[in-house]
Amino acid sequence: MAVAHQGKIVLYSYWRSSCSWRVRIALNLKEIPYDIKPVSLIKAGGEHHSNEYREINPMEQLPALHIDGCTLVESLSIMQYLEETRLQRPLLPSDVVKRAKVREICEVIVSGIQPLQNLSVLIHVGEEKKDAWAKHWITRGFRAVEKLLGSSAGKYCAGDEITLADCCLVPQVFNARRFHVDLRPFPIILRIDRDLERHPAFVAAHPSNQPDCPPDTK
Ligand SMILES: O=C(O)/C=C\C(=O)CC(=O)CC(=O)O
Repeated sequence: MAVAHQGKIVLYSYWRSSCSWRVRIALNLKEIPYDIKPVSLIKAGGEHHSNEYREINPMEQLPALHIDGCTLVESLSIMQYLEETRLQRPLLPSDVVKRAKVREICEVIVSGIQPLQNLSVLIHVGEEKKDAWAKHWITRGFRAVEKLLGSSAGKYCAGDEITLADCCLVPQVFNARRFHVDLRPFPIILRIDRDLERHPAFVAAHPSNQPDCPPDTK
């Protein structure tokens, strides 16, 4: 794992990490060029636990973004930084209530769903229980997301423009499918996910289009 070069934007990413995927979507939507530095969550017990990566992110999680001479961690704070420094293609609405609605949906996913079903938690829960555990927490969280979308959604999560909430939603839907969550009770989530499936920024960020995606998974 070589150290990132000064000046270049480098995303430490894993193809199937939903947190890396959120940031890839935001970078793509804003048309910010970046290099990917793959960090495997699987290889050798996880490269994110190496001494070298712990220096980059003391939480031993992905992603991390090297940008403007700093290294930033935590996907939502990275996306906020991009929003505050790269003003093209805003990912937060100008209306304050709509902005709060976007952040609400982001938080439900980023704090209320994904951390309960990430790899390290599932390892801790154990092989026997992990699938039912992940399914339970994603279903519970999606009930809340669907309800929130009932009042906030237009074409996308908050009105008719793509926002940070959409960057968080699409990777979480992928995880829901991975854990065989029944998505039929969530028609708004399904509609938004379907609408964004072919969007070029979302396609380019998809796990199957990542340099570290194993060839037999594509
Ligand atoms: O490829 C794998 O099997 C390992 C890791 C992941 O899925 C990533 C996660 O921990 C889930 C997530 O990012 O939401």
